[in-house]
Amino acid sequence: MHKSATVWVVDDDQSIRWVLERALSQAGLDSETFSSADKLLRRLRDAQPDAVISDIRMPGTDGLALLEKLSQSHPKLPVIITTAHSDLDSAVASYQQGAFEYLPKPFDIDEVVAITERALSHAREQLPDGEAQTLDEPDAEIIGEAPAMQEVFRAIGRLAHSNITVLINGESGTGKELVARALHRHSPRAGNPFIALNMAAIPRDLMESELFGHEKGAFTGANSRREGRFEQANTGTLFLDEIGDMPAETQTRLLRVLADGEFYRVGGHTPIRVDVRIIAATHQDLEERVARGDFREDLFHRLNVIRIHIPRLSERREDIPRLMAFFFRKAASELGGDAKVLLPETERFLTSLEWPGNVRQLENTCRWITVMASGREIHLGDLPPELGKRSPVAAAGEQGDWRELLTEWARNELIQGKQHILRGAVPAFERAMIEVALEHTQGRKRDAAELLGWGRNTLTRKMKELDM
Ligand SMILES: Nc1ncnc2c1ncn2[C@@H]1O[C@H](COP(=O)(O)OP(=O)(O)OP(=O)(O)O)[C@@H](O)[C@H]1O
Repeated sequence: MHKSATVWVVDDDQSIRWVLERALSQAGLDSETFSSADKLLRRLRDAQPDAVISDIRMPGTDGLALLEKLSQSHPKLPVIITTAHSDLDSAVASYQQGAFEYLPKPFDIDEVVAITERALSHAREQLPDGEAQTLDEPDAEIIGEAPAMQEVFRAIGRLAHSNITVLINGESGTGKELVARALHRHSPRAGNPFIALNMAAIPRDLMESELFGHEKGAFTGANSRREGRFEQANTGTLFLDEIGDMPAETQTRLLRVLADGEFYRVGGHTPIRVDVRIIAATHQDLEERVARGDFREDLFHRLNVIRIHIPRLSERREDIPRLMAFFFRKAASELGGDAKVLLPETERFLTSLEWPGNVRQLENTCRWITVMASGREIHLGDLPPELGKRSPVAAAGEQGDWRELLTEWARNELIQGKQHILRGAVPAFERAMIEVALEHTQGRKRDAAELLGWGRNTLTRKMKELDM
């Protein structure tokens, strides 16, 4: 179908040019490659491609500047941006300047080809160029190089021109509010209010007045008229956190407001019209709550237009070192002093933990360390005791070499002033080996002894000693 289509690839990395050229040619597409955007721009004087795939960081004109130029001179030409240094800003900037797609590296070659084909067939009906939004406020930084976070950035970028309702899912402390703020800041409502409200934090009987306001005398204690959050958020965004905790009556009212765009203050008789974008968030499984009858299905469908899932921190461990460095800088600037630095083994240990409280727990830990640790460099022994107690060996399967973790464990024990540490470690080691061997042989001792390299009697004796 696009046999005659030509794709131009610009990347200062020769191996990427080569890989893309090959993949495009296998897909039956012609390509030309350029090592810089300036070379591509020169070539543009006497030829024209059907699509462009461009890196962002390159010597000379960078990918975003190229994108801007192309979107002025060739508004219909689809441009796919790829980058190894992806962050929220470049994702948003790419989409705002009209990129067809934004792909963080390393990318999947088949995906690039599929997207290029899609770009070619969409070329004629490309999205109108939305006026690029000037954002005067810098972004509260969202750190995330993990693939799952890159998905989140892409979603924010893609939604940057819309006012659509978004439902954010993710465990507590994963950064749902931060993402909601970013959605607002990159929306057409950026200059208008962003109002955040946590349903779980408001007493049930005050919820309606909090959301919709009340008239003077509407109930005992209502001494004056009060605007609700909906009115405060007019023309802007209302972020409803922990929406799953909203009581049934309030759900019904909210649904009506979303359908009609108007409501009454508690005790009021004049309808109030508002224009509010809703972003809702929850850590709960709303489908399940709907199935159990705890959440209105019609409200769920109204909120669940676009869904963004934020992964738990343990699903993006690669981001932990950067997040911690960021929180140390932040804590240092709030509390004074130099930003703390983690020794490599401390960093490895912290990266291997589960972090049930997600990014919030990580941030609190950094603050704790900033206050409590005396030196600038952070040793294992400087960590909050409740973290130190967790065995890094437990994470050996997914993180690094167990010997390294064992070394760290031992060091940590000594730092904490423990003695005779082999007394606990050796039996624990033997027990683990025996358990695994027995598991492997479905409980057959003779075979397990063989696997371990012991005689059968030794195994029996050890098991008795270890009380197994
Ligand atoms: N990717 C990130 N980069 C930098 N800071 C982050 C990131 N994610 C979360 N944070 C910080 O962690 C803290 C918790 O984030 P946030 O309040 O957005 O979480 P939440 O999911 O809304 O939590 P809850 O559901 O408990 O309200 C905030 O201080 C936020 O700034």
